[in-house]
Amino acid sequence: MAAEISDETIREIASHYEAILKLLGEDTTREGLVKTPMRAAKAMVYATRGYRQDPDVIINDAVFSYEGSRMVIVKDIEFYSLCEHHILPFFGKVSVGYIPDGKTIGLSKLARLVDFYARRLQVQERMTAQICNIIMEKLNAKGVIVVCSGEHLCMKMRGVEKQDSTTTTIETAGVFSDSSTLRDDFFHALSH
Ligand SMILES: Nc1nc2c(ncn2[C@@H]2O[C@H](COP(=O)(O)OP(=O)(O)OP(=O)(O)O)[C@@H](O)[C@H]2O)c(=O)[nH]1
Ligand SMILES: [Zn+2]
Repeated sequence: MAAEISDETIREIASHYEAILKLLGEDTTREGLVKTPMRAAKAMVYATRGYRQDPDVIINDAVFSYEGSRMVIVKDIEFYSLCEHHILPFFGKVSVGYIPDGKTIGLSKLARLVDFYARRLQVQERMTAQICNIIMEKLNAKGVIVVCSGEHLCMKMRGVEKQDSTTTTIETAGVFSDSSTLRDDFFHALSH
């Protein structure tokens, strides 16, 4: 976990944004831009706040004993992240399924764990795997499956400029890695 960002560091980040704007030929003294470096610095700190969070604090002991062994699915958790290659947004939805083994977790905590890994510089594949791994680790579940669908602005507003492409990444752990029937059940449930 990274250290909290001080006001001094935010001012330093802002000074770098100001330098970039000047290098782009902008007049940083004009009315609309005077506060922009500071706004941009705060926005970037917010967009990367996952670095400074602790998953155990996020989970807040909301892991409960549970005897059931049926699949639990939370579908369409929206996320906003930044691609680590261009520092441009990618965003979309994550759906999580797990099969409990004596423990269940507060549903909101699954969404908070998605944000924990989204709010940083990422690639979609790694984010999907990290979400899967932490749920497996914290719940000691029989199995976890995570499917992520994302739109990458670096593929839309620049570069290859493909407006309709979406990227899907899937990660499995435990019984979901071994059983195509369980994976089919998960995807069947998502389609409803
Ligand atoms: N696998 C993966 N690739 C990503 C992700 N986000 C962005 N990329 C890709 O990262 C690659 C970086 O390629 P480079 O050739 O180094 O960079 P570039 O010249 O800006 O590439 P173009 O985007 O093709 O213009 C691009 O193909 C992006 O589409 C991601 O989450 N996962
Ligand atoms: Zn990119």
